[in-house]
Amino acid sequence: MSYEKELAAAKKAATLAARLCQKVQKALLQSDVQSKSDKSPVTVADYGSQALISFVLERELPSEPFSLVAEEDSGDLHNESGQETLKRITEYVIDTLASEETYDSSSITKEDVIRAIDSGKSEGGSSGRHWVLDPIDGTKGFVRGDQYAIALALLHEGKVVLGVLACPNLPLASIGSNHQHSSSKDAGCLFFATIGEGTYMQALDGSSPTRVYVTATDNPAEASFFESFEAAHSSHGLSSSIAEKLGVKAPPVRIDSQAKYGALSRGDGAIYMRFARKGYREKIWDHAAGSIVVTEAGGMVTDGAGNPLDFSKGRFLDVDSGIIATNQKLMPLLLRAVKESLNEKASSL
Ligand SMILES: Nc1ncnc2c1ncn2[C@@H]1O[C@H](COP(=O)(O)O)[C@@H](OP(=O)(O)O)[C@H]1O
Ligand SMILES: [Mg+2]
Ligand SMILES: [Mg+2]
Ligand SMILES: [Mg+2]
Repeated sequence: MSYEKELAAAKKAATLAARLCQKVQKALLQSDVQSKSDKSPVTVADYGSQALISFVLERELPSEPFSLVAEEDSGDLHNESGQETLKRITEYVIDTLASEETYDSSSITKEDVIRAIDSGKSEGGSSGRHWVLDPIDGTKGFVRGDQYAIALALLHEGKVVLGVLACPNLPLASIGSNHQHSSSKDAGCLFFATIGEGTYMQALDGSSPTRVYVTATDNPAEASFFESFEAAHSSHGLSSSIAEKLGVKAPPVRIDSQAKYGALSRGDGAIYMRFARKGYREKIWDHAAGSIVVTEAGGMVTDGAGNPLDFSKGRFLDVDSGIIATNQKLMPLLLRAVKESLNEKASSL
């Protein structure tokens, strides 16, 4: 099956959303950060990106039923303090869409924006098609001025068949631990993958796509690994004990968001490890786009026990002890090291 139309729409939506996010990040004031009830910072850009992507997908694919599983909902925008935020979100959406000549965005109202945000309430599941969206993945990185990603994927019969990752601050050149970080003017990557058709990267501001591949190395001594910047999201202690067992020499590369999957897909490093604290449930929008970007580049993404990720169970992604990604040669070694380290940890408790 071809997903050409869907891919074109997803790339357009993510690229426009990235533009909106970049504008907000530039103008980021303390007042742009609103506290959601779970205390994670949510910004004008999270909502704006979600609304904009919902608009673009619906307009570009009018003949398809539209189901969207997305992270944000408009709850916090309905109270009084949300009104100013909603006004600004609407302005950002109108302004960003105005750059697209084919859209008449001037008539978009605050109510349209609320509706677009709340179209993301779908539960997903194993039948039909569902878009899966993280409007800003790595909100903490976004607020810090670091890495973040707009992550959009399409599920078909419970499987991820398409993924797009826009990473506005990711350098076009490698960010592996052996590389110097280049200046931010050479940043802004768009990764995309369709099932069976490989993974490609292009510059967000337009360039022809090039096919990317995960690293071919089978030698852990020359492998480096990615993990969350935020220690609260993933145990840095566990990953370093696994890396040591494997014989990885390079220090971890810690960055926010699914930009890690993008970097892995083009071989910047060889391994990605994520071990959330016990009781934390992973969400499908945090991994759907990233996982297909890595698998179509020749890599593997599994949970810590080696099971494939199952995106067909609704909004949550239930995993057995973490999420890991690497190439096919290193995966057996990585799985063994994960198992040993988890056993040691369990017996030391
Ligand atoms: N305690 C926790 N453990 C694991 N992941 C968490 C977490 N709290 C938040 N997250 C998730 O981690 C994501 C960021 O990933 P990373 O750590 O790779 O940068 C967040 O996405 P959002 O920023 O979209 O909310 C959020 O969904
Ligand atoms: Mg969040
Ligand atoms: Mg996220
Ligand atoms: Mg998010």
